[in-house]
Amino acid sequence: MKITVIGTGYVGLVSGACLAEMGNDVLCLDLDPEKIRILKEGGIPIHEPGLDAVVARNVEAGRLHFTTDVAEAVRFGTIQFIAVGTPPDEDGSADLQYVLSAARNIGRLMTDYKVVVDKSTVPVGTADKVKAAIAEELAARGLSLEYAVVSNPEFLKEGAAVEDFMRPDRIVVGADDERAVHLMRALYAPFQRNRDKLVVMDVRSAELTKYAANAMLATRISFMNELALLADRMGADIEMVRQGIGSDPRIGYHFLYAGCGYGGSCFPKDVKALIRTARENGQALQVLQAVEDANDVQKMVLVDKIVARFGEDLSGRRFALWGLAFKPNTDDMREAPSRVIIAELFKRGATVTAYDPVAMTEAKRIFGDEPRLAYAEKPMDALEGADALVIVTEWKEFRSPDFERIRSALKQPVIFDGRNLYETELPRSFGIEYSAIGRR
Ligand SMILES: NC(=O)C1=CN([C@@H]2O[C@H](COP(=O)(O)OP(=O)(O)OC[C@H]3O[C@@H](n4cnc5c(N)ncnc54)[C@H](O)[C@@H]3O)[C@@H](O)[C@H]2O)C=CC1
Ligand SMILES: O=C(O)[C@H]1O[C@H](OP(=O)(O)OP(=O)(O)OC[C@H]2O[C@@H](n3ccc(=O)[nH]c3=O)[C@H](O)[C@@H]2O)[C@H](O)[C@@H](O)[C@@H]1O
Repeated sequence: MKITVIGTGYVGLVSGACLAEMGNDVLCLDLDPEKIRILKEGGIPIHEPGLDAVVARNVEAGRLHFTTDVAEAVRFGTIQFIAVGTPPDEDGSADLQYVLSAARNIGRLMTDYKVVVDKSTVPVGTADKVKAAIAEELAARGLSLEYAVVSNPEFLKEGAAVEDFMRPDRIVVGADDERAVHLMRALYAPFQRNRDKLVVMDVRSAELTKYAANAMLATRISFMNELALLADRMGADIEMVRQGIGSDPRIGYHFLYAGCGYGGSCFPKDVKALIRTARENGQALQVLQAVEDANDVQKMVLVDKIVARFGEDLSGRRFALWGLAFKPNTDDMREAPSRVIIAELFKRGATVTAYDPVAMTEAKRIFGDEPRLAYAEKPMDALEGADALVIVTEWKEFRSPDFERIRSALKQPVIFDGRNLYETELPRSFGIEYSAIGRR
């Protein structure tokens, strides 16, 4: 099939490459000439394990192309995936300007039947707005061409995006148009290995399903984070509690890890946007509001522990910080807890030496030439002469460090672990003060 992907960001690039891998002809459009230049020269503008190989293979096979030419992109695909960003507006609602501008471009330039697929995460009712935007543009041209608007939200996780796309738990398709459903079924047929992964529903339910999934996952995390705070006070161990409840199949083990708060480009933004949509429609989502509030508290937990140990005034102190990305296997720092922690440490007069295996370039872009933030080439280099180690992201390479070296490198042998990486007795057996989240 001929597919255009509009927006060659995280989701657009992964979707485009994986759909090409399934034998489709894919043209990826982005308005950012720099991104398209990198891709045309054989580079990858994001860090995502395994993606470079899929992109290279399909470019080589002549199935995957990149362009900044909107007219060419609209002409190309019968299926037009909209995968542009939907960042939070000032009031927390999803900013639809990029989605609607992509839709207008389609209406302005299309000459035959198109299935327009909303892959971006968009509030309930957006498909209707996309439909109306295209209709307006067609009317302005005096045309009445046929088209359908479909909702096909994406559930991939950064760091495991290719695997998630190629082996999805489910594919949600919201459509009110039979011809479009047939096309989407055919498109996703190669993904239906053992059982039917396609869940077809009406458009509004599909739009809400995406937010429901992210909101449910965020709820689990905030719930465990609050219990971890309680465990800290009561001398219980949240890791034991996790194992104790996760064994119940109705609860399950996934997404029950307490930590220093959820970040990333999606949970924070989607939780906010769903709360906003609900409020606009006269329905309070009290549970979800609490999920968000609890996460704001959680991003401060490590700072609170540091202050409790070293005092409110941290001037003259330097902290080693392991992990800048919002989670491992990505260089993405959007809404990363590290950003809050670094800012709060600065506020109290401290400086920071950070290490991250892939996100330091991104950190330099964000923090510029901030003199209070230094970078280390290796994890152990960050520790020399620092007052304590703060662990913010659970990169694999932090999991079994040389504790003896940590103890001797630090001025005070203290670890604040925001990701519960170690059996608590282990660092302690090396004479290190070890403070984690909800651990005994
Ligand atoms: N990043 C993730 O892991 C996931 C993101 N999503 C959703 O997918 C959507 C996209 O997210 P990301 O890929 O992270 O965004 P991104 O910010 O990485 O990429 C968006 C791209 O769209 C381009 N763009 C904007 N307007 C355009 C237009 N009119 N025509 C062509 N290109 C245009 C931008 O230049 C940018 O490269 C969002 O709604 C997000 O919530 C859904 C699942 C996972
Ligand atoms: O809509 C989206 O964009 C995506 O959002 C999340 O994916 P992602 O943001 O890439 O990362 P996650 O693995 O979900 O982690 C999000 C945050 O939650 C934190 N987390 C996760 C799991 C856990 O048990 N505890 C916890 O604190 C992570 O550290 C991270 O900061 C969802 O998992 C995807 O299904 C969804 O498609």
